[in-house]
Amino acid sequence: METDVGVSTSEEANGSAAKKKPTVVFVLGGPGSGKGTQCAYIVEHFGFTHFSAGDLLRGEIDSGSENGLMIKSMMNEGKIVPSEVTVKLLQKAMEESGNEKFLIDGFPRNDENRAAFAAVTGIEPAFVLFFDCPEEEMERRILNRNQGRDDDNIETIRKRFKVFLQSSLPVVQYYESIGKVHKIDAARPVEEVFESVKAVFTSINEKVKPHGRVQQKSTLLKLQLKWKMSFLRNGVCKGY
Ligand SMILES: Nc1ncnc2c1ncn2[C@@H]1O[C@H](COP(=O)(O)OP(=O)(O)O)[C@@H](O)[C@H]1O
Ligand SMILES: Nc1ccn([C@@H]2O[C@H](COP(=O)(O)OP(=O)(O)O)[C@@H](O)[C@H]2O)c(=O)n1
Ligand SMILES: [Mg+2]
Repeated sequence: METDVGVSTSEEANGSAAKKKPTVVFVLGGPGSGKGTQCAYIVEHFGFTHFSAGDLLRGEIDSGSENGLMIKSMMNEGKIVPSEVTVKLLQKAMEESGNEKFLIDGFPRNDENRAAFAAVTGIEPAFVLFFDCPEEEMERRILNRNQGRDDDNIETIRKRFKVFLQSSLPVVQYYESIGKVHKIDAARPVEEVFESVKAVFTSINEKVKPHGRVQQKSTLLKLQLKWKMSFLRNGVCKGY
């Protein structure tokens, strides 16, 4: 099933054609909170394209790019890669996707990430999903993840938790202060977490697609036209 979540529009500089701006939802949460897992479900149900900043960075390492070694050593230390690199990868991925609705997972991880994305793309997120999960649970999940990731070892995990508290949580708090965060209790089983996630996307759909209002408006216009036509016809017939 694919359900729509509204796409924001903005007037182009010349004010003529309305250009569609992509809808972006940032998916945040500590390492192991379940961001990737839930994004896969959201894609299935709501027609988004999912980009994980971490996956894009790992792809860059694998491609043998000139930034590969730098990215690899930063990831192994649990550090946040310079925004210039990550934003470029995200922008390219969005441009090439052909979609207009994106889930961006694991980004922004610090304020520099947040500001760079806004400056480069001109896009602000429609909203932010925040997966709230206790550290012990996240640690357990990562240690059982078995994806062969170099940074899924206890030493790096602890460093990533520290970076999350120091640099990433303040970004969540910033979005909270402007009313954009939907906080989800992520410590429950996958299906239960997704029920909450689904409720968020469904309620946003209802807000951005006010069938009632849009239809009422067009119905009203049609009625006005009908009255005018009938007035003209009657007027003409009656020789006014
Ligand atoms: N709600 C959940 N309960 C138990 N395990 C989960 C849950 N969500 C995800 N997992 C598992 O935990 C690990 C981390 O999930 P993942 O989606 O990769 O998290 P993140 O992208 O936030 O690091 C994976 O092995 C995943 O299968
Ligand atoms: N915006 C981002 C996202 C990830 N990363 C790096 O990639 C690592 C893994 O990110 P990830 O999102 O795949 O990790 P999880 O939260 O999914 O466990 C991070 O610890 C950072 O080193 C980054 O530098 N900047
Ligand atoms: Mg992930």
